[in-house]
Amino acid sequence: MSHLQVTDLRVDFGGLRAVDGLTFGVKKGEILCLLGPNGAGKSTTLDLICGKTQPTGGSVRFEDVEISRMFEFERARRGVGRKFQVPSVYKELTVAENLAVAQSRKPGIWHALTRLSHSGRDRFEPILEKVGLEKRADVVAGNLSHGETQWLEIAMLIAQDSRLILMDEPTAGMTIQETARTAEIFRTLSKSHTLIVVEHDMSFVRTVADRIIVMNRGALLAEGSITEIEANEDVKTAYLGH
Ligand SMILES: Nc1ncnc2c1ncn2[C@@H]1O[C@H](COP(=O)(O)OP(=O)(O)OP(=O)(O)O)[C@@H](O)[C@H]1O
Repeated sequence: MSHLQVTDLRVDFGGLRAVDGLTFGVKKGEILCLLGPNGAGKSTTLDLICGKTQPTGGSVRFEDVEISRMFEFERARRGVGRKFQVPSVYKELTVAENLAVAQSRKPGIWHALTRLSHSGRDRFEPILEKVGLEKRADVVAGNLSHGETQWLEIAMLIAQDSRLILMDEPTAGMTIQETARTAEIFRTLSKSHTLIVVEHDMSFVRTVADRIIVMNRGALLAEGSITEIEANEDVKTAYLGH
């Protein structure tokens, strides 16, 4: 059974159908990479899954519940997490404090911080290990490197119990070393989480993807392994713009 099932998903922006009858499933623990030329509808697809954009039609089922008409915050509470390109960490707070804020179900960051006793901090150890930040718990987030900031944001999604994590170009702006480390983190993460990743860096996609979906003009163009996708004539044509 699919962890997430998207069926005949559509959205119109005025006269433009940005996503057009998209159907695909993602299994639990799978890393699905979403590829396609500029304007193909990849980011909009993530928006439709997390609820940032409401669909014109079609279905999104997560853990066997229809979520496509829910608000974004309701989907987040149900375990759909979205990492945006611009990180939303609190720069003045430490790594551990950021996780406390993310984990807190009550509104307001001060409530979360007053509960952050030293022993309370230990509960974040397994999460920080997942993203390789276990030695950085007390570092102020503003002092983290670009890569570490991205990993902290992933840790925050884990802390708020996201089980499906959607990411838009997670390696953008990273060094080669940070990109390689991110690939390792994703492989570890996929033991417990399902990932959908929009990414242009093909060597990264080759390292992490269990399966690939290629979109073109809002629709699904091809689906398969990296070898299948690279040999696909329709994909080559779409990228060359013929
Ligand atoms: N809120 C919006 N209102 C109107 N048009 C939009 C909106 N969001 C996206 N679009 C349009 O929908 C189409 C798909 O955009 P989208 O950003 O999903 O593509 P993409 O595949 O992520 O492209 P890129 O690789 O360049 O980020 C584009 O033509 C874009 O201009």
